[in-house]
Amino acid sequence: MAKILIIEDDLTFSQLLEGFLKKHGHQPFIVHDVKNSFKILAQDTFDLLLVDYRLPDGTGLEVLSHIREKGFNYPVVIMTSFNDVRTAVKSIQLGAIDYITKPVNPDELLMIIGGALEKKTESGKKATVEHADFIKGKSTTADKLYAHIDLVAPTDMSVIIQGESGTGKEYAARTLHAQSKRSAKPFVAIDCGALSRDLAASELFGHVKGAFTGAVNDKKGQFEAAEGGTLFLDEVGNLSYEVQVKLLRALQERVIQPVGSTKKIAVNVRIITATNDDLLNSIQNGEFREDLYHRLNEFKILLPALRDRGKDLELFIDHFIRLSNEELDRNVQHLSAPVKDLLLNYDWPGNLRELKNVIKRMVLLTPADTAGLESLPDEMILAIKQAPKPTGSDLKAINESNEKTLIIETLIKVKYNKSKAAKLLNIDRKTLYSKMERYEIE
Ligand SMILES: Nc1ncnc2c1ncn2[C@@H]1O[C@H](COP(=O)(O)OP(=O)(O)OP(=O)(O)O)[C@@H](O)[C@H]1O
Repeated sequence: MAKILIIEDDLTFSQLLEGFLKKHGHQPFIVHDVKNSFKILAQDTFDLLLVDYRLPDGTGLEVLSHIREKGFNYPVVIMTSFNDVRTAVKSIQLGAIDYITKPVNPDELLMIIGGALEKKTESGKKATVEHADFIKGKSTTADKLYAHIDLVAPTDMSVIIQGESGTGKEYAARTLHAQSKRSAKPFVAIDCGALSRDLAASELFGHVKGAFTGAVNDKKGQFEAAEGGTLFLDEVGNLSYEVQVKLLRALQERVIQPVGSTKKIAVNVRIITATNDDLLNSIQNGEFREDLYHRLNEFKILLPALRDRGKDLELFIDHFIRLSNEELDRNVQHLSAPVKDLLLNYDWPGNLRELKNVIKRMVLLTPADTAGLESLPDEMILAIKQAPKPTGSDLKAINESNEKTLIIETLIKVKYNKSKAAKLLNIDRKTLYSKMERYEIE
């Protein structure tokens, strides 16, 4: 049983969720806005948070930031409408463990809750790379990527891994470590996006008893935990200026100083960092130190977005189907033509993470051996079908675009029942068919 805090302003939906979670043995609590979530978080502890992205007095990202500031270590799942997926992907950078798109599918929700609770109980992250779960890809982009990894892995150079969210930066960092001379020593991953500003220095460098309120004992930092091995700093752009200064010193002098201590401790740690932008804007704005940047950037590895990986996309689709079949005890062997078409044409803003989630959901919802369109999120279908809106004053083009969108939305609403769709649209079936043909709606 898990104590789950639901932060959701839709009353009906939150009650539905509450009932559903209770039925599955969990203990849910509901609040409807950001303000009250802060109150309850100050009073009680939870195993998991389900947070709506759009709330009446803010967004789920504010809840995430608050949790980080307060140093809570709760897994957070963001619930979002499909149209907000791009923004919700950001929530992952701020420390959310996953996101789920609305309308929420109950089986998918249980699967995500199970996964989130499992991750919570994992003691530390595993240092090894489980090869069966990962593939490299066969495109020229992939060849270049792994040539760079092979080249720099055995050295002690600091590496910056740059790529959009979900492109596999952490996996690349683990591979670098596994192929280095440090592989027998620890790989310690820290998500700087999830570190509270106040506690970041203590987390990295440790502290001595009495260094600040709450420091009741001496504590070793992650630098010492990674001694001899590799420290992976994910979302390094989120470190505060003060911590950046300390980090630079650790890199230059190879010593650290725990918070509140005058003692210097020698460290031997290789630093790998990850970022989703090139940090140059942050340097220009004075948010990231240029000297630190050069120190970290002895070598840069660029991870391509999934949409730029050409044929690899198909390999990843097959790979994730295989993994999900095993995990969920399913036997999906084929994709219907429209499903394949959709998966190959979608632009995957959440990259490998989004693909993995979509495929897992698809496999979960496919008891037979062929996955059909109904196993993909409706809104994904809509995102693909929506042609770019015509601009300017071409009234005919604008009307046609609106008409097409309305027809697709209605078809989705009635689960592709054309008689119902025609009725709702107030046209006869024949007219609907001819419009569908004209607008190439399958
Ligand atoms: N080469 C790969 N083969 C199979 N799965 C992969 C591969 N690379 C990444 N993944 C999967 O994709 C998901 C995202 O990977 P990862 O966490 O490494 O991305 P990231 O770029 O670090 O994300 P973020 O920017 O959000 O921190 C994970 O579930 C991971 O297991």
